Amino acid sequence: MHNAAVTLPDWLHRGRFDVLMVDLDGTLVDTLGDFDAALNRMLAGLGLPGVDRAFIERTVGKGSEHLVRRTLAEVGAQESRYEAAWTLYQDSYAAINGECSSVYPGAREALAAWQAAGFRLACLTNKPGEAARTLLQRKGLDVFFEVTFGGDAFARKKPDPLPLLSTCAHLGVDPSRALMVGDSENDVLAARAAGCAVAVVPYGYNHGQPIASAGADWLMRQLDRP
Ligand SMILES: O=C(O)COP(=O)(O)O
Ligand SMILES: [Mg+2]
Repeated sequence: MHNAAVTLPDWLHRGRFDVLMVDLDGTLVDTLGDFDAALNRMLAGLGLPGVDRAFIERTVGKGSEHLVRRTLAEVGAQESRYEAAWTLYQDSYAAINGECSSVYPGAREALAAWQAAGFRLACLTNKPGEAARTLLQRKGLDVFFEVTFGGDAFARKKPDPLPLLSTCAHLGVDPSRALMVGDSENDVLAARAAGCAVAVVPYGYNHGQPIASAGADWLMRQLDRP
């Protein structure tokens, strides 16, 4: 792929990092529309009122189970409805995955440039693995990744460091040679605790808070622009 227009920032070079672990929702793909469609389809199926995008935007980030639990609480539903809601949500999400979402400007170009520069790429997301792999494939982004680990791959999700440490172990690299690229404090906290550097984009989902104050090492304007 032609990627001459992408300038890698000074801090992003092979001398410092071997592996880039890249977040999915809010970093590579704007999936708010998919979450909106799937959650509201789930709520309708349960005979419950809908939720709006502002709620979804500030709630996405800690995995789908958390999102479904918080959504039930938001509409005043009993916790006992969780199991039925979870099954319905997964079916609803699978039915629309990728239809209401779009790849962010510069994301594809950046992945191509990073791959061409010799970085090994892992997609590391709190989204369930099957949904993540399907979405990457539907958006033509799967070709860039050596491996994709979802939120169900390990015992704990970001902001716990376990997914990052496990990804580094899987790839046989020291965490100090890996950079996390994400959009939320979950990525920053996980990276800090794992001993990885972290860069963030400002346009994703960070629980309604500005990501600039989350303590990342670098703030990028978008993935292909430092
Ligand atoms: O599914 C989520 O909760 C967030 O997913 P992400 O880790 O790719 O941002
Ligand atoms: Mg994210």
